[in-house]
Amino acid sequence: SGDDKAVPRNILEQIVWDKEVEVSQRKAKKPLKSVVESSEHAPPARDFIGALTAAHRRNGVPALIAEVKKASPSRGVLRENFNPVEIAQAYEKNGAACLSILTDEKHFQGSFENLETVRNSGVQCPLLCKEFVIDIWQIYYARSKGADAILLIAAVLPDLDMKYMLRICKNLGMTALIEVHDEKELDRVLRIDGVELIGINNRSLETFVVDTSNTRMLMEKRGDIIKEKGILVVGESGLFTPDDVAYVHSAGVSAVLVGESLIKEEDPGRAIAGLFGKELLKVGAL
Ligand SMILES: O=C(O)c1ccccc1NCC(=O)[C@H](O)[C@H](O)COP(=O)(O)O
Repeated sequence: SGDDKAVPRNILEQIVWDKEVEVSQRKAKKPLKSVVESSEHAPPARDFIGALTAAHRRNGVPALIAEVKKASPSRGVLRENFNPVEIAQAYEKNGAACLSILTDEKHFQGSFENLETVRNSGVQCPLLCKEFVIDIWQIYYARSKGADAILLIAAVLPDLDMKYMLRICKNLGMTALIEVHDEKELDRVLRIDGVELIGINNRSLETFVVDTSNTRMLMEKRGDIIKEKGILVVGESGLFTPDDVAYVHSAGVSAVLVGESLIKEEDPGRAIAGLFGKELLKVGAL
């Protein structure tokens, strides 16, 4: 045909292709053996699921995983004046149970330095490394920078990789948040042993379409088996109002992952009470 240059079919494919290049460059600088060693010297991982369960019980609304995200492919720059530590501290002070730190540089303007500085800033909330994982190297690297949990995306990883990565997370004491978007992905994940935390993304990572009824629809179909297995569910993306939060809560989620609606506000910490319609109690509160 003459034109045989490969072109990504969608943004997720673009991100994954870019990630292949990035990870191979990082591995050349710091081989797996060395990053495994660094992960062994990190302070122990904190209990991500325990923090979510306690916050859900404490507040009677889904536990908040507040996302520290400067930019995204669908929305561009969300916040010009971006200080990850200030934002993380404000989220914690206002009742976030856990934090999600974007580490992808190219598409989200995040970094592993952000993860590390938040971890070293005195913030106590468990931290999710929000990364596009394609290689076990990234899991050890995240742990070495202080991550307590890591995202594994079903649309990116075949079952065999998912199972292997889950075992590595367990060995490191980390939680894996397994993200699905549709019924096919959810069914694949529900067949894997040892899954404890599933995120239902309301955003298609291929088309960017956000629809909160996705969480409800998947919970209606598979809520029983999810409950039977004792899996905790996180509702992800597109949550802007107390009604949105109540809607996914009634669908059966115990936690929500929220980025845009908080980070775009002048005062992201105070925006939490606006999102839930009430102030959230912090860890240690009665
Ligand atoms: O947000 C994007 O544009 C995006 C594009 C491609 C892959 C992932 C993407 N976002 C990751 C997320 O799912 C969200 O950051 C997260 O769920 C929070 O969503 P929101 O509250 O809508 O910012």
